Amino acid sequence: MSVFKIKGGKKLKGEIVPQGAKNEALQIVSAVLLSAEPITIHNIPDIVDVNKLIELIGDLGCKVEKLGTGSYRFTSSDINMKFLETDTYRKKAAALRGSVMLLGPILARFGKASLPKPGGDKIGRRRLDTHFLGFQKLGAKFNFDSSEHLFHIDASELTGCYMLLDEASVTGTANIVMAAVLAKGTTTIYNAACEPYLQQLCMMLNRMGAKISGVGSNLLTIEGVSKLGGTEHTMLPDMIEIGSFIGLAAMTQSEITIKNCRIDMLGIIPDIFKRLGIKMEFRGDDIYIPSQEHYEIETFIDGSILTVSDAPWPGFTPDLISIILVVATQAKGTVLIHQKMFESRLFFVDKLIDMGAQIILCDPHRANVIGLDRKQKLKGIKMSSPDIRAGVALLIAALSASGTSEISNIEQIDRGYQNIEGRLKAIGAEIERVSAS
Ligand SMILES: CC(=O)N[C@H]1[C@@H](OP(=O)(O)OP(=O)(O)OC[C@H]2O[C@@H](n3ccc(=O)[nH]c3=O)[C@H](O)[C@@H]2O)O[C@H](CO)[C@@H](O)[C@@H]1O
Ligand SMILES: C=C(OP(=O)(O)O)C(=O)O
Repeated sequence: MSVFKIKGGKKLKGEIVPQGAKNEALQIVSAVLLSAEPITIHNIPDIVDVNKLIELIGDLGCKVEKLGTGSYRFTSSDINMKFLETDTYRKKAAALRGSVMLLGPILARFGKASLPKPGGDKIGRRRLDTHFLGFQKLGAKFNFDSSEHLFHIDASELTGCYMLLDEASVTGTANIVMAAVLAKGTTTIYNAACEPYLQQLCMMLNRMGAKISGVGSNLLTIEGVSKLGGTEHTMLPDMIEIGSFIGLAAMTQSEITIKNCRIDMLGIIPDIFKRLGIKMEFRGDDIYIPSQEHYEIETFIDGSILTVSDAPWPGFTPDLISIILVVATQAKGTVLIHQKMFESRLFFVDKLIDMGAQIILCDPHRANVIGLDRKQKLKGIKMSSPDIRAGVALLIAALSASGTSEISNIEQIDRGYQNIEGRLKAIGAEIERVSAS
């Protein structure tokens, strides 16, 4: 167990390169099980969640060859389905939410699968109904063995159909798409999630020979094919990291250039940060954020208090709500933060309040932030990271605060941010990883 020790209050300066996207990587790495041919993937982030998934598919018999930093070749010609019956599989799959996306490809290719209740962030109830209802519509039968906490699914023949998803679930859509590409006939998914992660997945599957149309919309049509081939794919930069770095720059009054952002794929993210008054310039594909003493939260056009809320893509991603919240603590003005999707993702604000932030937690979903406009600095404290994004929000708060902070449970941060302390040190941050005493 390690903690981050952070001496705050320093302005940072320099360039930072975002890693490959975590949530895309989890889909793409699962999808390599769909073909027996080699698939080469680049820009895979070196983070705990993705490495665990790579290990898991390796255990399943996929040949995993590391070609260089972030590049791997996967060949799934010899999959050992017996591994699904082992304790090792149950333990490893349960530790990782992304493991749920192994189901779609395994069902599509091998007709049956099982899965323990998967892990991931404890940010509220996270049901998997969309995944299972989708598989069921395609003809799979499943049951949940409550004594073993195992889902068993049987899908000897998946057949395409029309389905209207009960919610635009990101991993649910990915799973159903991966099951449908090898199903008999045509599948139409309405209310499909359409995050860039999914667009990338569908484009990769099409390059492998799948026939998916409607990519980028909430209506996907998938004509099943009998077999998929190999391909090469490069992960997008992680849009959540990019948003985190924009927030970091603003909070710490730093001049930072975020390199190679694929701005065309960031959707509404830059605009939401701009609404908090944060200035940025697009320089080619880089985002330049100047050092800013003050930033002022806009109001709505009628003068009423701004609300920032999450929504399925192309709405604002829930994974950046915690970052927006922390950045608002030093803005001029007031904003209502509304985390609609998750029930327990705002509780970390008590730590920000301890640091001196002015926040009223109205209920588990809504927090009112009254910006300090730098009249007062946050002060460093000891705290624990409850989930991946709150962890980074606290890290940003600590870097801006006076004095020293300690953040424990940083395994949460490591799930999704590659060598974060190394990259922050390179732009001047005083942060150390030390063993917990
Ligand atoms: C590995 C991965 O890719 N994780 C992401 C994925 O998780 P994941 O795919 O698990 O999340 P879902 O898209 O299924 O949604 C999460 C929860 O939000 C609720 N919900 C969802 C859709 C909706 O229209 N309305 C609604 O209320 C659901 O109750 C659900 O339990 O998408 C989430 C939502 O963008 C992100 O926070 C996670 O980082
Ligand atoms: C909630 C997240 O991850 P996971 O779905 O893996 O828990 C996240 O990436 O913010």
